[in-house]
Amino acid sequence: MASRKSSKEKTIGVVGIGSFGAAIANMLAEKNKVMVYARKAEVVEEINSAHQAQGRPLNPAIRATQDPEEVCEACEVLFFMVPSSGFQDVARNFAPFLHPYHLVIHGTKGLCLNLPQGQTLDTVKKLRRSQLLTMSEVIQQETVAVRVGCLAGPNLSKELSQGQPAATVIASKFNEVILEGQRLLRSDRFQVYGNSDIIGVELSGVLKNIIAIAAGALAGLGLGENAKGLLISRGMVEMVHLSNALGGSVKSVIGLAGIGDLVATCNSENSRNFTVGYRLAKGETLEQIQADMEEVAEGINTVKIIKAFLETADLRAPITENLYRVLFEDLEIEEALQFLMKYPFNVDVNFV
Ligand SMILES: NC(=O)C1=CN([C@@H]2O[C@H](COP(=O)(O)OP(=O)(O)OC[C@H]3O[C@@H](n4cnc5c(N)ncnc54)[C@H](O)[C@@H]3O)[C@@H](O)[C@H]2O)C=CC1
Ligand SMILES: O=C(CO)COP(=O)(O)O
Repeated sequence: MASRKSSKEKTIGVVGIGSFGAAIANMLAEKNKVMVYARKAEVVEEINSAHQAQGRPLNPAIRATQDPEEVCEACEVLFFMVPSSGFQDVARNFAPFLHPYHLVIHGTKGLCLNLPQGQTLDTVKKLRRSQLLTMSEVIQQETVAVRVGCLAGPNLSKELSQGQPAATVIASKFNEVILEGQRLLRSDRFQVYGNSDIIGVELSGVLKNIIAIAAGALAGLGLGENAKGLLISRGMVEMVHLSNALGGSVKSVIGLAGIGDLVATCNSENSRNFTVGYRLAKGETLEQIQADMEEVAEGINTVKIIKAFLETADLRAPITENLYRVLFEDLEIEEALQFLMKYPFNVDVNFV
């Protein structure tokens, strides 16, 4: 499909300017003009006048607007960087202004529900695959955008903002999306790999959040590196089986977006998901933790969604199932750990 503007004129859109959106907007602004969409007038004003978003410094060349039409008119390439909880609303707001020539890449590591109006996870309790959506599926369901991609990998936003070296995966069925993502983001501090298995890459980023919560809990209990190694390897096996059941390939889970991100988030106090597990193990309740966490920990909702999917799938996912009971049914973390230690996992690797 022919591009409407020469690359010199291109402005890149960033939709959502939280911690990851800000890090990516700054990286894009090194080589391109960037226009940010923020829903709140005060955030737009803060970006345009103080060159920061909720206190996070932004490249002074980045401009912001509250108008989705202006972003879609100015930008052919859009990076959607909002949490899954707001993703369907954002896609619907942008839908009237998106055209098949737009290229949309998202960085969201969560899932949405595809239920008839009026139904919720609490009412249905069980989910079939068709009732849950990755973000690329949301974009395709809500808009006419065709060339869709995702960005996933070990990308803790704090480290990216500090300019530390990192790498990511751009996944898409369309090679041109991968090439454009690489062209826009690649630098001497940021390597960008390509992958055509978009569902597998999205699911890798989504599912590792579950294991990151569990890793935080082990750290909070004061357990050592042997226990962490056990969790990460069993977590990876669980991710492989879940991803496979949901339509992703094994290869993506054992790549940068899977094992790479799993290692980064299971070891970092900068991970919100890790922090949730850590604080739970230190005795706080989920309600207390959520009440004072300003940023999203996608893994909490993902555990709920995957637990409901397990009700219809012929599959066991013991880490997810036990974490669900810890988060939502008052199972003590120590009891969950005992259960896992006694679980009859007797084959080390059963997926290759
Ligand atoms: N922070 C990180 O290190 C990384 C985050 N991610 C993923 O990126 C996504 C976003 O995460 P963060 O930026 O960290 O979250 P955040 O909580 O820091 O920011 C989310 C941003 O989205 C905006 N937003 C929420 N609902 C919106 C709506 N309906 N319309 C417009 N804007 C809306 C919020 O105002 C906020 O600016 C999550 O799915 C997360 O898993 C992925 C890789 C790294
Ligand atoms: O996905 C991330 C880094 O790759 C960020 O993880 P958290 O959402 O747990 O902070």
